[in-house]
Amino acid sequence: MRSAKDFFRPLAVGAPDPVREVPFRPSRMIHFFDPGNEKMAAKVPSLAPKADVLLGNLEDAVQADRKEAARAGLVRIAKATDFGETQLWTRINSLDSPWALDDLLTLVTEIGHKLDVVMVPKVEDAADIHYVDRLLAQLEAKAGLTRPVLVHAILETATGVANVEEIAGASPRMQGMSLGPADLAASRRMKTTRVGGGHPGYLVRQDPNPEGDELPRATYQQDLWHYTIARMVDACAAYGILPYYGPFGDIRDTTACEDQFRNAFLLGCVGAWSLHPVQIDIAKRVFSPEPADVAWARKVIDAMGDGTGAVMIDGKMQDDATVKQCHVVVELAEALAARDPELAKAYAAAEKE
Ligand SMILES: CC(C)(COP(=O)(O)OP(=O)(O)OC[C@H]1O[C@@H](n2cnc3c(N)ncnc32)[C@H](O)[C@@H]1OP(=O)(O)O)[C@@H](O)C(=O)NCCC(=O)NCCSC(=O)C[C@](C)(O)C(=O)O
Ligand SMILES: [Mg+2]
Repeated sequence: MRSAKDFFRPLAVGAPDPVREVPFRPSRMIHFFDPGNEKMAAKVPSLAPKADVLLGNLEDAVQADRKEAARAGLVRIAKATDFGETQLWTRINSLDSPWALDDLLTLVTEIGHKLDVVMVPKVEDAADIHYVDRLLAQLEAKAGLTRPVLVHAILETATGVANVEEIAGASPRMQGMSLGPADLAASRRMKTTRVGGGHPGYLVRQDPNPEGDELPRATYQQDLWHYTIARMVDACAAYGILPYYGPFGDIRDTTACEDQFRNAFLLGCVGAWSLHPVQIDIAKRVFSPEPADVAWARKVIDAMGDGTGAVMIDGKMQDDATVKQCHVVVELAEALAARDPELAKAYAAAEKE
C-alpha cells in the first residue's frame, strides 16, 4: 500500500493534481438521459438550465446494440451544448462489461474537459476504484486536462455495501456515492421487484388490542432502504464525499417519490436521481432546505453568539451542538441560493417574517 503522503500525488505523469476537497456544487438531482435516444437528446439543451446535473447514461436502460450509439451521442451532445453552471456527468458501463474501457477512452479523450464526474456502477471494493483512478490519470495526461474528472460509485451489490467505507476512502477522486436499489435488491435476494421506494409487505403492526381481537390493528410501512442509506451517509461523511439517494422507478407516483427523497435528505443525502423530467422539480424542492427552517437556523446562530453555552429560543434549548446543526442548514441554503435566484428570494422573504 502507498504511503499516506502519496495519497494526493497524481497517478500518471502529466495528470492534474487530485482535489483536496470535493468541490460543492448543487447536485440536488442527477438527471438521467439516454444520449442515443433522439427524443431525449433533443431535450438536453432545454433541461440544462433546470437541472443541477445532467448525466448521459451508457449502462443499464441502454440496449446492448445501442451502446456505441449512446457513447457517440454523448460526445456529440457534450460538444454541441453550452451547459452553463450545470454539471455534465456520465454513467459508464460496468467494469466487467465489453464497453467500459472504450467508454473511458472515448469520453475522457473527446470531452474530458466538459465532464465533471464519471459514475461507476456495481463497485464492489477499493480495487475497482483504484483501477478507474489510474486509468483516468493516464487518459487525463494524454488529453492534456487541467482538472481531474471525479468518480462517483453506485452502491448496488451486497459486497459493495459490505465494503462501503473502503470504497469511500479509496481515492481523492471520489466525489460521492448513490444507492442502486434495483441491482442491490437482486444481489441481496430481496423479494421486491420495485426500483427503490417502500413495499406494502415491509411493515410493523400495532400490538393486539387488549379489549378484543376484532378491533383493527394499524400497520406502518417501513423503509426498506433505511439501513443502507444510513451506512452510505456515514461512510461518505467520514471520508468527506457526498451521498445521494438513487432512482425512484414509479414515475407516476410523484407523492411517494417526494417522500422517499425527503427521507434521504433528512438523513444527510444531498440529492437523488431523476429518471423523468417530472422528477426534476421534486428533487429541487426536497433537497433545498425549507425557507422557514433556514430562517430558524439563522435565528439560533444569531442568538448563540460565539456558538457556546445554552440559550432558550421559543421554548427550545439551544447549545453548541444545535448551532452546528443550524450551520449545516444555513451553509447548504447559502450555497444553493448563490446559484438559484428564486431560492435566494424565498430565503430572504422568510427572514423578514
Ligand atoms: C421511464 C421512461 C422509459 C419513460 O419514458 P416515456 O417516453 O414512456 O415517458 P413520457 O412521459 O411519455 O415522456 C414524455 C417526454 O419526455 C421525454 N423524456 C422521458 N424521460 C426523459 C428523460 N429522462 N430525459 C429527457 N427527456 C425524457 C420523452 O422522450 C417524451 O418526449 P416527447 O414529449 O418529445 O415525446 C424514460 O423516462 C426513461 O427512459 N428514463 C430514464 C431511465 C433510466 O435512465 N434508467 C436507468 C437509471 S435507474 C437504474 O439504472 C437502476 C440502478 C441504480 O442501476 C439500480 O438500482 O440498480
Ligand atoms: Mg443498477
